[in-house]
Amino acid sequence: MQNIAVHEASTLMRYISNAIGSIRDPQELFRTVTDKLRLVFEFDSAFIITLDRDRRFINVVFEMVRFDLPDTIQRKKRPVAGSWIESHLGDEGVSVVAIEGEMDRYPADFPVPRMLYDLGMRQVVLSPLRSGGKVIGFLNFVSREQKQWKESDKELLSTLSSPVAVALSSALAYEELRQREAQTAMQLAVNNALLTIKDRSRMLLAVCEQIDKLVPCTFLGIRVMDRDGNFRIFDNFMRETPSGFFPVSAHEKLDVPDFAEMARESFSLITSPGCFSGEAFQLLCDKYRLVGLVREKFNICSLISVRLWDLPGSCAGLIISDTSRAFDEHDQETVGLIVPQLSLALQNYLAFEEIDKLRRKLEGEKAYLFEEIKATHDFEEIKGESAVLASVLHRVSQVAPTDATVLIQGETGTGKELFARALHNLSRRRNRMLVKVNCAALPATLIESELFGHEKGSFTGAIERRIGKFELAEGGTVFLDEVGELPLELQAKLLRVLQERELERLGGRGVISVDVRVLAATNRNLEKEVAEGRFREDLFFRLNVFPLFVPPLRERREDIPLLALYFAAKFARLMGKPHCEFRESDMLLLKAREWKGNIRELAHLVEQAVIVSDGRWLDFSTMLSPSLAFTEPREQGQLKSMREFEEQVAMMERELILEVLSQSNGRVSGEGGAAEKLGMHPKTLYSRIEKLEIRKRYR
Ligand SMILES: Nc1ncnc2c1ncn2[C@@H]1O[C@H](COP(=O)(O)OP(=O)(O)OP(=O)(O)O)[C@@H](O)[C@H]1O
Repeated sequence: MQNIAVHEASTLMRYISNAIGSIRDPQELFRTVTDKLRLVFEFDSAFIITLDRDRRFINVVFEMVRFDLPDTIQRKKRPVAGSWIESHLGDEGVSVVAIEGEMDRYPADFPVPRMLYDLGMRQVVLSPLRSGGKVIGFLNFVSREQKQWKESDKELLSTLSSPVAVALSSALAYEELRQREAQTAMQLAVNNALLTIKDRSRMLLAVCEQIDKLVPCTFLGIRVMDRDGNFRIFDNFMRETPSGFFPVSAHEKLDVPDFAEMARESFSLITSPGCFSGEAFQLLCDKYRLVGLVREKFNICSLISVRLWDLPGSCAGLIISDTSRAFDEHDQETVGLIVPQLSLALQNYLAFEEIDKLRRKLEGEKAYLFEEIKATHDFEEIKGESAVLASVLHRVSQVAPTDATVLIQGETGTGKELFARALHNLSRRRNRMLVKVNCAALPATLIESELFGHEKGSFTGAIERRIGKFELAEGGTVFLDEVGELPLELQAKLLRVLQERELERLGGRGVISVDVRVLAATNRNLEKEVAEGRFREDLFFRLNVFPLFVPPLRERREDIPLLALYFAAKFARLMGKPHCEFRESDMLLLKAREWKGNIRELAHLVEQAVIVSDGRWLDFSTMLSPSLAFTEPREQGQLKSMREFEEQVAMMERELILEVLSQSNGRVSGEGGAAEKLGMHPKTLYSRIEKLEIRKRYR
């Protein structure tokens, strides 16, 4: 070692301090300082190593390039044995050691001493660098020869090391700051991608590119698995060009027969401890076929796996691997920074996906039901040509285009529902739903929830939130069938909807406004119900804005033939049977019947006839006996006793036979004869003629 004068040492000290104050770039500063130190000390190369805060890792930060250190050992954190640290920190001064002796004291995966030795270096001098009383690293001189270091040399090196320590500590602080800034920038960029990009693959690709900026990698995989073992997301991105990542199908890339099993294996990686490199990575390759396979196929040498979440419904994780370098704790920590927002974004994404799926399903179901309802009722137009029906239809056409509430009254089976549908179909609401509520079909306890909906848990059995018919009909029409049956306590709530167009769900806290038109129907006499206190008067007036009376069938008998023919054709078509004709005698009987069940009864009767008939004529023989027919109500005034009914039947039958006989010029049997026309056997006709005393002269 050279001996230098004290004043030279202080000049050097000043020089180094000035350099530290003026040179910004740490590498350049280190080169300048070591060039000056070379004037005083003999060494072949110099480098600095730093210790992390808890002294578990060392990092080669700057080296004097006399020889090239391979890339893999540069600027890399490496674990270091506690005993090594202790031995060099013990005397707190400069230590001069033979490299040969050092080699065994380093862990196997810290190859620096071995490499130095292989490069011909034999001695290393370590000068501790202190900041705030703590050793933060070492300035190291290495030499080919073992040189003698006097105590004064060691003292000088120790003194000159302190400005180096100051520079190192500020360089490290600066480096840490820069890293934090880069991490924050990455977090922001990832957040931005997660918030703004809707397409999942593009969103994850952007995340992948951001991670790659701080933790260079060649592969990134995201997995989300249901509890039943199905993958909801299995996305992979690979670096395919130096500049970019691309989504890849791992199946194609790996081309293994049991890919599902492999995929599951990749998931168990995520549940294993996070970071694998070095020996641990080798162990992992032995444990998981998948890791061994990708290592061989893609030459990966390191892997980080992070669990994103682990919830009762699903779990998820992220895998990152690289082919050129081993990840360290710092990389793992950086990847960990984006876990919270990535998890949240993916969970939101999946929730939205689920909601969207349900929405599309509901829309599909709604459209289907809508079409089905339209299809079912399309062919059921209101049939009839009577003047009384025409006047009701005229009223329908007047009120339909308005939003007025209509109260449709009429006996059972007169077609009130058909009129309600006609009112809806002729209104501006025709493209929205017509929602029917049968007020008589539900128990009082359920009608409220049926009409207005309920919140989850609002009553026993309300396991899910459900919207009511009024909300379902939004923009359309609600048809309250059998409104006369509505319990009194619900009548008040219905009144509120009619007045305010607002409702509250059962157990709900907010008021919901609805835009619906209300149509109501009843076969009760509502005015009588009001008088007897069973129906609220105010509700009656609200419903009865526009009354519509549907006449009973007996008041429009002239429509019976048309309706009967219509139903016969309809049921024959539905049953795939040939079309049969009506005998005129049967038609007369149909026209004369009382029809308490109105059009519904007529439809059922014709349906039965279509079922039992086989041949040219519809067979009403079991259904239309005189005793069953002609039960015209007494208050209608014409019929007084059973005898009278029978007389009337005989009279009508007589008229019919006479009519047909006159058409066939008095001929009973044979082609074109009356028997053929009436669809009867000639013998039967003869006996009827006899019984009805139709004399020859009339024929
Ligand atoms: N004018 C008509 N033309 C064709 N079919 C009709 C006519 N009127 C009613 N119908 C049919 O008669 C049956 C009964 O009609 P609807 O159910 O509308 O009667 P309603 O008055 O609502 O009965 P209720 O009071 O018992 O509910 C239905 O099948 C309907 O399609």
